[in-house]
Order: sequence, then C-alpha cells, then structure tokens
Amino acid sequence: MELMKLASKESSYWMIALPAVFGSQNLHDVSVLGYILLALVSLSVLTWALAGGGGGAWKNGRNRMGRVMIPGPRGIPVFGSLFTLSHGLAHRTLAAMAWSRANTEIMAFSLGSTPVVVASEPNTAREILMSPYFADRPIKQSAKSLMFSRAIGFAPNGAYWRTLRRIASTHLFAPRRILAHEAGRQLDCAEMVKALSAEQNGAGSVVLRKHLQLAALNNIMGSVFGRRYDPLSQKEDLDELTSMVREGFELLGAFNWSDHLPWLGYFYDSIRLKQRCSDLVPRIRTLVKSIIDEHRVSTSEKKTDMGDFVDVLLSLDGDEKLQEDDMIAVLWEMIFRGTDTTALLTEWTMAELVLNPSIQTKLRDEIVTAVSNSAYAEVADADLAKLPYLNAVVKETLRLHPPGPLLSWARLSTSDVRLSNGMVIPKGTTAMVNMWAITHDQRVWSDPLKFDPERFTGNDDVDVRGGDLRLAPFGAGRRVCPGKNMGLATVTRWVAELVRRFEWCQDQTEPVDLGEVLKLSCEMEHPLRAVVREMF
Ligand code: HEM
Repeated sequence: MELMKLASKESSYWMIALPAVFGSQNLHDVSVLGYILLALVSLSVLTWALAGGGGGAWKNGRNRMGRVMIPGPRGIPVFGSLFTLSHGLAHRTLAAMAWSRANTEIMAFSLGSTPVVVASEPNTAREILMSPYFADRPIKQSAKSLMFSRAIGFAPNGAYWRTLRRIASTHLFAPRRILAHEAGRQLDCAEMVKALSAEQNGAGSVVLRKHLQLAALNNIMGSVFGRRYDPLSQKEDLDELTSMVREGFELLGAFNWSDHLPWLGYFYDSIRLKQRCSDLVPRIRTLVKSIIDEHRVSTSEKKTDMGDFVDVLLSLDGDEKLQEDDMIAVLWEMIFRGTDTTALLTEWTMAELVLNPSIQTKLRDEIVTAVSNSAYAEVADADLAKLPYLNAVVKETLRLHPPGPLLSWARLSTSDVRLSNGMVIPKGTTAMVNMWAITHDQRVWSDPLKFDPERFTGNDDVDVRGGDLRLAPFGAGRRVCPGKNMGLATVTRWVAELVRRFEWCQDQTEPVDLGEVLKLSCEMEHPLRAVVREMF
C-alpha cells in the first residue's frame, strides 16, 4: 500500500531493550538492590507476558471486557509502545500500526502504565468523541503546572467546565462577537501584506511564518485582551510575550516520560520540565494580571458588545464570577489554542497553493470577482464564508494537513464504554482519534494524497465542524473546538487577502518542502519561503 510507505513502521526498540533488561546480571555478586530490581523486572515481564494484546497497561483482561477483544501491539515490558511513539511523527506511526494490523476500528496499546486506545476510522471515532463518558481529558504534568487544569481544555467535565464553555461561547465565539472583531482582523491582514511587500523588495523572497505568527498573536490579543502590538514601537513587550508563548508551546508539546512512568519523575526530568514551568508561571501571572488590572480601572466600552473578553470576564456576577487565577488560566489558554493553529493552517494552505499554481489562479479569480461585486475594497467576512472555492481550498488543506492530527488533546473514559462493534473500553482509558489516518485512508477518500479542492465543490460537501467524522479537524461532541468559527474566519480572510494581493511562486533556491514536525500541533518542518509578485 502506497500509504504504508508514508507512515513509518513501528520501530523494533524491544530488540535493543530486551538484552539490557535480561542480560548480564551475575546473581552471585548483586546487592540486595539488585535482587529487588530483578524481582521488579521479572514481575513486569510476567505482567507484560500475561497481559497479551495492548501490553502491560491492559493487564487483568482489561481489553477483554466486551464480546470482542480490543486488539493491539504488546510493545515492550514496562514501557509498552513508549519508545515507538515518543519521537517522530506519532500520527504516521500509529496509522502504519493500525493499517498493517488491520486494527483501524480501535487499537489498544500501552504508554508505560497508561492504557490507550486509538480509533482510525470514522465510525468508532464518532462513538468516542460523541460519548458523554469520554468528555474528560487526561492531564499532563506540564498542563497542570501551567495552570491549564482550570482552563476550558483540561477542566474535568462538570459544572465549572460547563460554565466556562457557556461564557466563552456567548461572549467570545458567538458569530456576532466574531463579527465585532472583523476590523481587527482586517488591520492585522493589512499590516501583514505591507510587511511581506517590504520583505520581498528587500530580500527577494519572503518567509511567511513570522508574519502569520505576529498576525495570529495580535488577532487573539485583540479579541481577548483588547490589545495589539506594534513590532517596532513595542518590540520589548512583544519579545517578552512571544518568548513566553514559545516556552509554553515547547513545555506543553514536549513528550514527558514521567506522565506515563510516574516513578521516573523522581530521578529523571530530561527537559527540566518542573523548573521551567515554575519559572514561566509567575511571568504569565504578571503579564495577564497587569492587563486585567488595566481593564479594572478603565471604564470605557465595558460590558458592551465591543468590549473584549477580559471586560466580559470582569463583568460576570454570581455563580459565573471567576477567581483571579481561574481568569488568568482561561485567558492564557486562548493565546495558546488560538495562535499556532491559525498560523500553521494558513502556512500549509499557502504552501499547497505555491505547489499548485492552477488552483491558486482559480482561487484568485473567485476572490477578485467577489471583490468587484462588493461595495467594499475587500470582501467582508460574511461574503468570504460564501465563496465555495476558497472554502474548498481550506477544507482540503485541513484534510491533508490537520493541525492536530491526533486531535491534539486526548479524551479519558469516566466509565466503561460499550462500542457498537462489541468491544468495551474500560473506565480510565485514554482515547485518541487519529484524524490524520482517517483523512489519508483510501477507503474513506479517493486519491487521498492528492491536493484536490474540487472534491468539496460538488454535492459531496463535508461539514468540517464536527458533523462528519470523515473530516473533523476540530474534533466533535461536547468537547469540540469552541474556536472553530473564529479559526476558520481568520484563516479564510488571510488566505483570501494573501492570494488577492500577491502571486505566490516557488523560490527556486529553496523549493517548498511539505515535511512535517509534530509539536503541540503539526507544522511544516521547513518554514515556507516563496517569491511573491504584487498583483496591484
Ligand atoms: C485552525 C484552527 C483550530 C483547530 C484545527 C483546532 C483544533 C482543536 C481540536 C482538535 C480540539 C480538541 C477537540 C476535541 O477533543 O474533540 C480543540 C479544542 C479546543 N480549542 Fe481549538 N482549534 C483551532 C482554533 C482554535 C481557536 C482560534 C481557539 C480559541 C481562541 C481554540 C480554542 C480551543 C479550546 C479552548 C479547546 C478545548 C475545548 C474543550 O476541551 O472543551 N481553538 N481545538
């Protein structure tokens, strides 16, 4: 299968690790510690051997609770599939494992002591994401340390989380609120176009990423905090914010071994996670608190539709009123969730348009026609949402390059969950949906590796907002991404303006490379560089 070459094979680390586990113990010489260690190792090996499919975390028949057993690889004793998945492109590795074992419905595996299942086809994905018993998320040490357990994404399903979602849906993500910040999006876009033009004139090509990252940060800072940064006059503040965001991304996205082997945390912390988190938290507190304090004293625009999200949070009363630390967590999370996703989705879209000039031209024609029929100098958000080809291009990018290929944040079962195929996922299991595997499966999509927006222009349109699990890059169910409309409004505007203002061509000295790197999200390994030619 052509796709199997794309997805990496499960590495055979166990071959290297086993001799190290079993070998070279001279029982005559070892100390008491040695005996204890040996006993522990033997116990782990025995547990692993008895556990069968799924590995050690699936011991005691956890994967045989239903009429049908949940299949899966054993991995190696103690570690399970940790070595295989702790590096590289986990979505491709998991897809290759699921395809080669024909375990696409669901596959069990162990990440150290964590039992995990992954769904790689739409039906089981739907059952997991829509189940009320999968409405919690497992929380990583870094997320806990960075206060995210009190923010929307990691708060356990319950009254507090429901209140946060309601507040955010009404005051930040509702269509009228997104519309209220349209002028800000236009401004960020105009600044980006100006900066790109200057860079092209000075350097002979442009590197898009840094411009998108600045626009994304300003977009979120504008609608959440009511603040935008000028890269020249506020360079120092902007540098501090950017460095905090970057550090947070790195800590949240890093694979932390002791999340899955808790005992390891006592003597091994390869990236100094604890120390770096406790260094970062006071910086976050100082910044966010200073913005909250500024809002407390300012009286203008408060509690009106034109206010920002900080104004809204400050105006809450009664049961809805949030403690200051909870406000800081909620506000800070928006920066994290809202900046990288929109920037990197736009970068992937533009990379595909550079590689597919005829699609780029067709898209430009659609946008130029829409502008000439509009009363304004550029198309409005409301019009952009109605441009079929533009939306098809963005959807096709979401299909080929889902920013969260494993839907970023996993789910946790709070009860035994019976699936329609007769399998039972036990309480306390981490569940992932491999959206990348679904969107690259030739049984689901014809010619899945081809960038072909036409597939969305006919009758076979697909709802990407969680209604159709063949393409659900924003997740689905009660924990579906609340920022999906804001994300799509931002990305379609940027793509429309970037294509309308410039022709995007390959830089022959550095051709487009679609290689990926998986961090908190999946981004281009080599930032897009292109030559742009102004259209007017
Ligand atoms: C292209 C843009 C985006 C993509 C692809 C994306 C993707 C996702 C995905 C896959 C999830 C997990 C959903 C699930 O478990 O079913 C999620 C959750 C979330 N997203 Fe987004 N997102 C995007 C933009 C945004 C923006 C702009 C914001 C906010 C400003 C945001 C805020 C959140 C939050 C708060 C959650 C957690 C929801 C919860 O657990 O209740 N996202 N997103």
